[in-house]
Amino acid sequence: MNITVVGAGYVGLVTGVSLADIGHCVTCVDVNKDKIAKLKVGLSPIHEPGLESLMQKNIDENRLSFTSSLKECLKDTDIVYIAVGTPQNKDGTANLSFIEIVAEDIALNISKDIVIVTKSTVPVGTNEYIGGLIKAKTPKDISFDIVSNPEFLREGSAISDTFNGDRIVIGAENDKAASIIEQVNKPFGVPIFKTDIRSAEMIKYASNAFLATKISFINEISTICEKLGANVDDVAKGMGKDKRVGNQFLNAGIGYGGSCFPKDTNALVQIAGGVEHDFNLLKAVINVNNNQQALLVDKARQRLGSLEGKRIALLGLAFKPNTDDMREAASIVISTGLLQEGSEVIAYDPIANENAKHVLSNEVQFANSISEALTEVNLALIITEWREIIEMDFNNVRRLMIEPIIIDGRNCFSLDMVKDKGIEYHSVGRPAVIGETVLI
Ligand SMILES: NC(=O)c1ccc[n+]([C@@H]2O[C@H](COP(=O)([O-])OP(=O)(O)OC[C@H]3O[C@@H](n4cnc5c(N)ncnc54)[C@H](O)[C@@H]3O)[C@@H](O)[C@H]2O)c1
Ligand SMILES: O=c1ccn([C@@H]2O[C@H](COP(=O)(O)OP(=O)(O)O[C@H]3O[C@H](CO)[C@@H](O)[C@H](O)[C@H]3O)[C@@H](O)[C@H]2O)c(=O)[nH]1
Repeated sequence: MNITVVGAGYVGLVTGVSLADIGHCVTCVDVNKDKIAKLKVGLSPIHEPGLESLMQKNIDENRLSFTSSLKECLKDTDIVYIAVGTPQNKDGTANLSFIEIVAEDIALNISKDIVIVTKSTVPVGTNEYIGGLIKAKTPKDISFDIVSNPEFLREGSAISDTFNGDRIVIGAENDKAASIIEQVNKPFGVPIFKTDIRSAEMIKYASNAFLATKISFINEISTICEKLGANVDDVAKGMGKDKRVGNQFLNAGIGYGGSCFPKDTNALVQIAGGVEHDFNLLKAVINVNNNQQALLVDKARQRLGSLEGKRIALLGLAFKPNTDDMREAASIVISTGLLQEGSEVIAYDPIANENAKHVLSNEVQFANSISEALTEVNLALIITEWREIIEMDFNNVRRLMIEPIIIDGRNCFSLDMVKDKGIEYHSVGRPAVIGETVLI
């Protein structure tokens, strides 16, 4: 099939590359000309494990190309995927302006029958809405179908998730369109779930909201564990042995960030509000997460007293490991909180330093290595569980820091692991360790 993917961001690029790899002829379109220029020479604008090499392979095999002209693509494409952003408006609703621009662009340039597939996360009813927008401007002799095909990949493991997903959801208004998109996806070998468009749109929001709920739930449990001397990691392990609970997404820590959970939970509260349902449970999930992101600043203050003039290292800045994405990263809230209290902040991320420089305050200092970040600091906060951070040398912690105190927002180490390292270690929902003593 000839496929056009509009929007070459985290989702669009991974989708385009993966569809090319299973044999389709794919063109990715983006309005960002710098991005297209990079992509044309085989360079990925984002850090995503395995993406660049798969992209190069498919460019070399003539199945993948890049352009900034959607009009050109529409001349001979069979399917158009929409994968542009749907960021959050100030009131929490999803901003559909990028989707509307693409819909208008398709309507003005459509020249043959096509299937339009929405990959972007959009509120229930949006596919019908954009279908209407396109229909109003499309010549009468041309027909199109709209399919909702929400995306479930995680950043940092996007390629692997695409080839090994739990399901592909296809929401269509007729069997013909559903079966075309089913055939397109068949080579992935991932189970396909077909439904109507509105249900497909809701599956995406409900899935993200449920996963966010698991995270806020375990974080609430972690706060209680900490007060009672229990270990939240063991509690989560014990809970997860029950298949009805499941053992995933029960990692306590400084909460969820990223480009999806924060905006999609807020959007779902607004979607519910739109039909006069007050989604109290989800509002509580969001509140818990907001508090959780600020937790390390409170813990730092409790440990050091005043934070004024204290030098504090942030280890890891991206919202999760294996990505350079800084959207809604906890490091933003934490660095702002520390600066407000008069601390000096020295930040380090193995990959996201450059992106972080555009997002964090210009008062934040950047280090080029863990050792540089730890030098002469009063305290180190672990924000992101990068492998390099999990494998850091505790000798450096003792040797370089003013006092070897770590507050770990991601529970990177078991308490046994840190017991003989000669450091003071605080984490989330677990007893502190000072030297060889676990403080229950
Ligand atoms: N990032 C994720 O992990 C993820 C996972 C699942 C679903 N989603 C959803 O997928 C959508 C895209 O997310 P993303 O993270 O890939 O966004 P992104 O910001 O990384 O990429 C969007 C791209 O669209 C381009 N664009 C904007 N308007 C355009 C236009 N008119 N024509 C062509 N290109 C245009 C932008 O330049 C940008 O490169 C969102 O709705 C998001 O909620 C994201
Ligand atoms: O037990 C956990 C699991 C995750 N997180 C945090 O939750 C956030 C999101 O992590 P993750 O879900 O792994 O990454 P995303 O790339 O944001 O992926 C989510 O959001 C995407 C966009 O909608 C969906 O496609 C994915 O299915 C969904 O997992 C990160 O800050 C994690 O640190 C926790 O705090 N505890």
